[in-house]
Amino acid sequence: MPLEPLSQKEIEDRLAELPGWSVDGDRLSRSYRLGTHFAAAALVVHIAQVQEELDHHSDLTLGYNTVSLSVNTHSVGGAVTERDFELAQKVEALAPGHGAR
Ligand SMILES: C[C@H](O)[C@H](O)[C@H]1CNC2=NC(N)=NC(=O)C2=N1
Repeated sequence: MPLEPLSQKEIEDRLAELPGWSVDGDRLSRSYRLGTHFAAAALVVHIAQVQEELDHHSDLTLGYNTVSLSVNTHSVGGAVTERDFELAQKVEALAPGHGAR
């Protein structure tokens, strides 16, 4: 199936399964808080590894003890697609192991 922008209803259904994530305009986003700056940096590296594996890349921002991601799909003109939610689910699965909340 070719990649297509998700409808508003599809986005709402997927967001209901992903507490902490939101869609603002045409981007899927979430921020995490960690215990230390170094823990936050380690989470960034882990997310970067997953993004390389998926060949799908968020804008990923490291703060003092925060990590923020914002993603959409460039190849459909910058809309939210299934690929963005796939990345979000993978990040959700690994973040607790870093103590992220
Ligand atoms: C050639 C390569 O597969 C593409 O450029 C990938 C890489 N990472 C990407 N990341 C995101 N967020 N959207 C894309 O459409 C995208 N496309």
